[in-house]
Amino acid sequence: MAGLRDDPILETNDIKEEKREEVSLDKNKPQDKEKERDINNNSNNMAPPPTGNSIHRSGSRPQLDLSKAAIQGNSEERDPTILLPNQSDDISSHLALDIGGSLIKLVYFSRHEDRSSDDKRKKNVKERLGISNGNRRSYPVLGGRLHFVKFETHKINECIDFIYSKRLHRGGIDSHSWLPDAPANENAIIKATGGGAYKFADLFKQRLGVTLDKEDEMDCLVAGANFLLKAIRHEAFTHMEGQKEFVQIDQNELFPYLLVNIGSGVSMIKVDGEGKFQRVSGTNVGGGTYWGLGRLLTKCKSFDELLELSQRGDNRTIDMLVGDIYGGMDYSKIGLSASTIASSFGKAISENKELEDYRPEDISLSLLRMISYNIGQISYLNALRFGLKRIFFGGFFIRGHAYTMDTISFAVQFWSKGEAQAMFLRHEGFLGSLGAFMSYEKHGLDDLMVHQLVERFPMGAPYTGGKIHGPPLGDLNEKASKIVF
Ligand SMILES: Nc1ncnc2c1ncn2[C@@H]1O[C@H](COP(=O)(O)OP(=O)(O)O)[C@@H](O)[C@H]1O
Ligand SMILES: CC(C)(COP(=O)(O)O)[C@@H](O)C(=O)NCCC(=O)O
Repeated sequence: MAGLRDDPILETNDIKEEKREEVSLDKNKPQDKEKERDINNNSNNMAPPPTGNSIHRSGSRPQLDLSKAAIQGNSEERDPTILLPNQSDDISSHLALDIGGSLIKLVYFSRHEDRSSDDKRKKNVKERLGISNGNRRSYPVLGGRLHFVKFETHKINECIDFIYSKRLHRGGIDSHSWLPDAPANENAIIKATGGGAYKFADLFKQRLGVTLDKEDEMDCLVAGANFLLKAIRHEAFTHMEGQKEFVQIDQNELFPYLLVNIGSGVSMIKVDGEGKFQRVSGTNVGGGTYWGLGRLLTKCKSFDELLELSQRGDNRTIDMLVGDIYGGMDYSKIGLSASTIASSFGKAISENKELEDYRPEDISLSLLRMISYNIGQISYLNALRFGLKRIFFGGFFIRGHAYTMDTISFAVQFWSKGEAQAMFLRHEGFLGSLGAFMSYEKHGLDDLMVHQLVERFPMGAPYTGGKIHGPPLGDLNEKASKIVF
């Protein structure tokens, strides 16, 4: 499947690539050899202790400028970078983490995309300003971007190596704070959420010398979702029968909504406003269940392999369909067609077969449908409890996978008789880490609201085939504002 391969989890090789690009080590120099050893080290070796300040706050607060904030790349790209073309302040909060049961999600800010073009741009700016003193910070920051990266939680040391190689724990590669003569800071912090912020706090202290400043997971999920839904165009979309349509949301009509985060487990949160929410339900049958059971049943080596298998599967060999029970007929009186799954995995009990007699492809598909459908259905029931019409689904279980989204959408539509709508987010798995990033200054989104990214646009106006349907968008981004950090 093309899409899945486009978005690999960072592997050690990627980290080495980053090192080559950013740290420019000279292997012939002894001190650089040592640095390289540090970067390549495994869990037994520590990153060198810090000598700089990762989060430094000054009197005049640097600002994150969201005007013209936009997703970079085409509409199919996964975890796309968010461009901040008008960023002029050098924000110091460069990194936030969400350390979950399965995956670690990083959001970090950088000022540059590609070094060569950026160097030219900086040179021009310096020349314009008549600056030639070689000070790294003497030119204004022109543009920035938010990057999204993930690691498997059990590979936490690779994640720490990545942070170290990019100096993200010390304000980024261009920061003063990692220069050799920068003053040491014992109080360096990184905002972090998720259970791993507690579990791995000592490891971060030990290897990077930073303290994880813990933010509540639900607070962060909600803050991240609100940020994306308010500030980023082409973030939310529907997915039905293979058709993806972007939705532009009128901010005045955003609340209330149900946020369903499908991570290892599932949280369902009724969101009423900025910081106003209630976790109304959850289920332990989630992403961890699909990956865990799927791995046991199919012997797959990776989550993406399991997902790929499902694409070649036929669930009718395992699932008991209404037609299997009703002699090939629909049970139309209660609205069930012959092809509806009556009982997931139900055929496996009625046949004299062992696990080996089933195709892993079919098992994977059956499992995926069972879990996705179940989550869609529980979500709808919770939306019904509170009279909510819109359900946004996040979390990395979704993985931008068409079949998963179609199944969830189908369940919501079927049970709500078309009253409720399932929507998905392009930064699906990064809600928590974005929320943690925003939490460097809690009032950031209020500021965003005051300036209003208002787009008078009805819910559901779709964006298909490169054309906007409905009233013109106008210049949404011109109305975007700054979040203070
Ligand atoms: N590369 C991967 N490795 C493991 N799980 C993955 C991967 N990609 C997607 N997933 C799915 O994402 C789920 C974790 O989603 P996530 O939102 O990161 O939750 P958590 O915060 O619990 O780690 C896993 O349970 C699995 O279903
Ligand atoms: C405990 C959790 C909030 C942790 O979040 P996760 O790492 O799964 O993203 C989540 O797994 C969850 O909501 N589980 C469902 C528990 C329940 O309500 O039954």
